[in-house]
Amino acid sequence: MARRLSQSVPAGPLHSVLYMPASNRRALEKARSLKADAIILDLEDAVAPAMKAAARGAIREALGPDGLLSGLRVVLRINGLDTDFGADDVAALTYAPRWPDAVLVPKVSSPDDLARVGAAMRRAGAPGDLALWAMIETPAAILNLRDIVSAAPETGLACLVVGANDIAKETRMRVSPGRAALVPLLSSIVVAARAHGLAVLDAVYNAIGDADGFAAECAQGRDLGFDGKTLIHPSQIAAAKAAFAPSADEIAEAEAIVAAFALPENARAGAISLDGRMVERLHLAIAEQILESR
Ligand SMILES: CC(C)(COP(=O)(O)OP(=O)(O)OC[C@H]1O[C@@H](n2cnc3c(N)ncnc32)[C@H](O)[C@@H]1OP(=O)(O)O)[C@@H](O)C(=O)NCCC(=O)NCCSC(=O)C[C@H](O)C(=O)O
Ligand SMILES: [Mg+2]
Repeated sequence: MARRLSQSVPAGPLHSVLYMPASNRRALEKARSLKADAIILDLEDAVAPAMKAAARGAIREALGPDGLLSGLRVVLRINGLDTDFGADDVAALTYAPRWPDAVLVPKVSSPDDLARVGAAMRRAGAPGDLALWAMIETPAAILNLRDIVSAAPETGLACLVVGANDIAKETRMRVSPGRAALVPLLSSIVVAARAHGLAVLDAVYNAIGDADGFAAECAQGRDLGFDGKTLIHPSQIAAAKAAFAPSADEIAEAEAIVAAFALPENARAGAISLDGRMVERLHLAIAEQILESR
């Protein structure tokens, strides 16, 4: 029976979340040295059909106690259960030495898609509280966002991940610099996630060699409210961390707000004046979020 990931694997920010094709041994070998906040081990689009079986074997090996991914936060992206590969992906986990921290379900269209994966996982021996992450990348998912996030307590949904490549394919939207066409959808996805306390990750940036474009898109994602960005190449990790982690100034300001509300004279205050501006308890909550996201 597969065992769950050790509780000692640290939780923490999701500023930089790197996809790795499970079939790419060289990538897996580098995983521990890269210091991404989490790894998405991909069995779906980055793995050719002829390589799926070998990739499942590599996952079982990599998840072992001395495996290439031991000690890392690992999310496994399976193929959809409506494909030729999804059922075998789930079955492969039955024989894995441990469960990943979460399973990422591609091309989710409704809460039922997540419920079906959860049920299949439990039949394969997964713990009842195994977290599911959902790719939001189809027009149906956008239309059904409210239902998908509302059902999170039942389905175990913990995080939404934007799939801009599939959104572009399905909608015929053109994703240009600045992502003008995509921004309304991005905002909807962030709002849906926040309404139900879920994490939410921005889409990948395909132009690996364009560091300036990537930095601009990270800044945009941060301003839209995302927790972090999904990545396709190690060269993107540092810039994503720099964009999504709070700056030194933001940390100093947050610490000042927390310290001010901790003063005995402010114990009953709803709003105080700090450095010439009004600060309310909602700003204290924001400050605490900032300090937690370091
Ligand atoms: C895009 C790549 C195929 C490019 O690979 P490569 O040509 O090998 O790049 P480099 O030569 O620049 O690589 C330099 C070294 O870095 C390692 N490397 C590269 N990518 C990764 C990675 N993702 N993780 C770990 N290590 C990586 C190389 O092995 C080189 O190492 P070394 O030999 O020591 O020098 C490749 O980057 C890649 O496969 N990226 C991930 C692709 C992927 O997973 N795609 C699926 C997710 S994207 C998506 O579909 C999102 C969503 O669904 C949507 O719809 O939008
Ligand atoms: Mg996709």
